[in-house]
Amino acid sequence: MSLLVSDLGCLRGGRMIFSGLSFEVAAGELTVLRGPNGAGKSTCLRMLAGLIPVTDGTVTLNGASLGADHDAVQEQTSYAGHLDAIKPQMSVAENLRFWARIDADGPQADARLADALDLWHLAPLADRPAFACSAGQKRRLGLARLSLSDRPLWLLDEPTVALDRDAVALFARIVQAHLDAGRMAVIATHIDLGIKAARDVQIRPATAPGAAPDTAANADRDPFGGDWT
Ligand SMILES: Nc1ncnc2c1ncn2[C@@H]1O[C@H](COP(=O)(O)OP(=O)(O)OP(=O)(O)O)[C@@H](O)[C@H]1O
Repeated sequence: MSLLVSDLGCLRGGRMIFSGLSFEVAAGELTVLRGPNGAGKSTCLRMLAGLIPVTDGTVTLNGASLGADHDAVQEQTSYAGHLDAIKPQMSVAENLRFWARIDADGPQADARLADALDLWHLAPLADRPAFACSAGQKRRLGLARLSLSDRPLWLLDEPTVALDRDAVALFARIVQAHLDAGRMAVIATHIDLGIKAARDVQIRPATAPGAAPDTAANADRDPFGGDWT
C-alpha cells in the first residue's frame, strides 16, 4: 500500500500556489502537511482527494493514477475538510446512517453506524438534531464519517479545530489504530498529534521570483478560470 506524490503543482485563479511537491506515504504511515496560512495545505489535500484537477505532477495511490484512474483513487480515500458536510435538520444518527449507506448496505451499514457512535462518543447525542450540536460535537460527527467505510487513505484538513483536549486525544487514538491496521493518512494541522510514524512535509507558497507562471499562457489549464469559488 502506498501513496506517491511526485512533483505536484497547483495553479488556481491564474496563480501558482505551490510546485515541485513530492512525498511518499507507506502502509502504517502518517504524513503531516505543514506550512503557513495560505501555503496550500488545503489545496493539496483537495487535489489528493480528486476534488481539484492536478495541474502538474502525478499522484498514484496503490498503483492507480489520479489522472487516468480518477474513480479508482477516489474510492480508496476518505476526505474530511473544513466544512463537515453535515445535514443540519437530520439527527446525529441519521447523518451517520446516510453516510454509512454510501459504502455499505442494510445490516453492515447499521453495524458501522453503531460502532461509530460508540467510537466517537456520540451515542448520547444520537437523537439530537445536528443543528443543535456544538462546534466540537459537529466536528466529531464529521470525523465519525471516517469510521463508516473501510477506505485505506484518510485525507484530513485541520481535523482538530473546535475539539477539546479529550476529543483531540480520542481522535489521535483513532488515527493511530487506522495506521496500526496498515492504512495511511495525510493530515494538515498546526498542532502535534503525538502520533508515531508521522512525517512532516513542508508546503511553501510559490512566491519566489519566476515561480508565478505566465497566466495568459496557462489560462486554459486553470480549472477555475479565475473564479474565486
Ligand atoms: N478557489 C480558489 N481560487 C483561487 N485561489 C484560491 C482558491 N482557494 C484558495 N486559494 C488560494 O490558494 C492559496 C492556498 O490556500 P489553502 O487554503 O490551500 O492554504 P492553507 O495552507 O490550507 O492555509 P490555512 O493554513 O490558512 O488553512 C491561498 O493563497 C488562497 O488564497
